Amino acid sequence: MWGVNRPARLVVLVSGSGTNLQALLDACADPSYGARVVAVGADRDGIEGLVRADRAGVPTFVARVDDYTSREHWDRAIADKVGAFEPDLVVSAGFMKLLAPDFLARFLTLNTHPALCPAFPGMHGPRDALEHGVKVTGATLFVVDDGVDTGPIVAQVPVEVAEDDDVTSLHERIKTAERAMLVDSVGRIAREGIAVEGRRVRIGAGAR
Ligand SMILES: Nc1nc2c(c(=O)[nH]1)N[C@@H](CN(C=O)c1ccc(C(=O)N[C@@H](CCC(=O)O)C(=O)O)cc1)CN2
Ligand SMILES: NCC(=O)N[C@@H]1O[C@H](COP(=O)([O-])[O-])[C@@H](O)[C@H]1O
Repeated sequence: MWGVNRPARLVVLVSGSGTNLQALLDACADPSYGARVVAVGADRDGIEGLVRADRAGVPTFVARVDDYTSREHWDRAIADKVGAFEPDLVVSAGFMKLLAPDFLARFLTLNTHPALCPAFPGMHGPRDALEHGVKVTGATLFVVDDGVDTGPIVAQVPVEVAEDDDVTSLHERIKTAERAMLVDSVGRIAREGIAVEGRRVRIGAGAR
C-alpha cells in the first residue's frame, strides 16, 4: 500500500489536450505531493496529452478500439495495459471511453467531469449546461462506477455561467477550476487515503 514510504502510483487516461494531466504532472514534480504518474494511456494516437507525457519522460500506451476485434477485447486490453504499471489509482482525465465493470473492479478509478454531477452527464457537459440555461455549473471528481457519471462524488467546484459565454469560454473557465480541484483532491488522497462507503467518500483520517 502506498503511504509514508512510497508515493501513490497513478496511471492517467486521456483522449485530448491533456491539461488536467499536465496539472498532475506538474504537481507530482514536488516529492511532497505524495504521488507520481507512472504511465499515461490513451484511446487514440496523435493527441497533445501523449506529447505532454513524452515531454515529462512518462511511459505511454495507446489502445484504439478499432485495433481490436470487439469492444470486449479492447476492454480486456486496456485493463491489462493499465495493470502492467501496477497503479494504486487510475485517473480518467478527459478520457472519452466508457470503462467496463471488470476494469472498475480491478482499479480504483477517478474521473473528472465538467459539470456538477448528477447534472449534465456524458460527453458534452458544458454545452448541455449552457443550453439548459443554468447560472452556475462546475466540475466534479468522482469514483467511476458502471453508470455514466453516476459514481460517488469526491469533490465539486462551482463555476458561474456568464451571460456572454459560449461553449468554449465556459469550458475553459470550468477547466481552470477543475484542474485545481483535481490536483488538490488527488494529492490529499495520495497523502491521506480514501474510503468509499456506498455513496459517501471520505478522504483522510487514516482512510486508505
Ligand atoms: N463506466 C464509466 N466509464 C467512464 C466514465 C463513467 O462515468 N463510467 N466517465 C468517463 C468519461 N465520460 C464522461 O465523463 C464519458 C466518456 C465516454 C462516453 C461515451 O459514450 N463514449 C463512447 C465513445 C465516444 C468516442 O470515442 O468519442 C464509448 O465509450 O463507446 C461517455 C462519457 C470515463 N469513463
Ligand atoms: N465526460 C468527460 C469529459 O467531458 N471530460 C472533460 O474533458 C476535458 C479534458 O480536458 P483536458 O484534456 O485538457 O484535460 C475536461 O474538462 C474533462 O472534464
